[in-house]
Amino acid sequence: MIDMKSHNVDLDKIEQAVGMILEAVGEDVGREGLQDTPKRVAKMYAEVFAGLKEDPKEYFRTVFHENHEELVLVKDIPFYSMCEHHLVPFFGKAHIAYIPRDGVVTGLSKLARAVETVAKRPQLQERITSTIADSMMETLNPHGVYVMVEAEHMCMTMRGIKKPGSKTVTAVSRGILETDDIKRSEVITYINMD
Ligand SMILES: Nc1nc2c(ncn2[C@@H]2O[C@H](COP(=O)(O)OP(=O)(O)OP(=O)(O)O)[C@@H](O)[C@H]2O)c(=O)[nH]1
Ligand SMILES: [Zn+2]
Repeated sequence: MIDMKSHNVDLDKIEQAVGMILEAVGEDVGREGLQDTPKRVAKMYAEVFAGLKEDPKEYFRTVFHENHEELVLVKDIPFYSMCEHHLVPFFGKAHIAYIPRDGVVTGLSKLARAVETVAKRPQLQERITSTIADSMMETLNPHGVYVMVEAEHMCMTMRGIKKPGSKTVTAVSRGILETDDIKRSEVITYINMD
């Protein structure tokens, strides 16, 4: 359940705007099926953009101390986002790996929560990838981070160039996972394993 007030979304303004778009495309905004559409779309935007006022770094304040300075990988984290150029969805999976330092590990679910927060904004896939990696580097101070995101962009499938099935992969490495090729390939091997 989302608290619409907490992130200051102006539902009335979205509602008006959606009514205007429907009018502009030649729809009869008074017809039965469309009567509540502007209101519904406003609620939907509040939900899909709920991450705008959240800071993914907050999640990484939950830490535990465990003597593990080896790889941690959470893979196949599903996400849905909205492309900032066309405001249509792009969606796929994120894979997040890090190597803790000084025994500082975060809760596994926090990695998935960070993906949610960052995805629920008008976005670029590249920015989702780097924001997650940089938030982890800043808060957990790990030896290294590797984030890979794979997604299908509706703006490339249902419109424009129309290439359904095409996938975009973005990857960001930081720290030792940027400098140590062997460790980074190990992570990529685990990501590619079923
Ligand atoms: N780098 C990047 N580009 C994206 C992303 N999502 C959508 N795009 C691209 O943003 C670009 C916008 O290009 P424009 O030429 O300004 O817009 P357009 O005329 O609608 O472009 P077409 O999609 O080619 O029809 C397109 O090439 C999209 O494929 C993303 O996450 N990252
Ligand atoms: Zn787009």
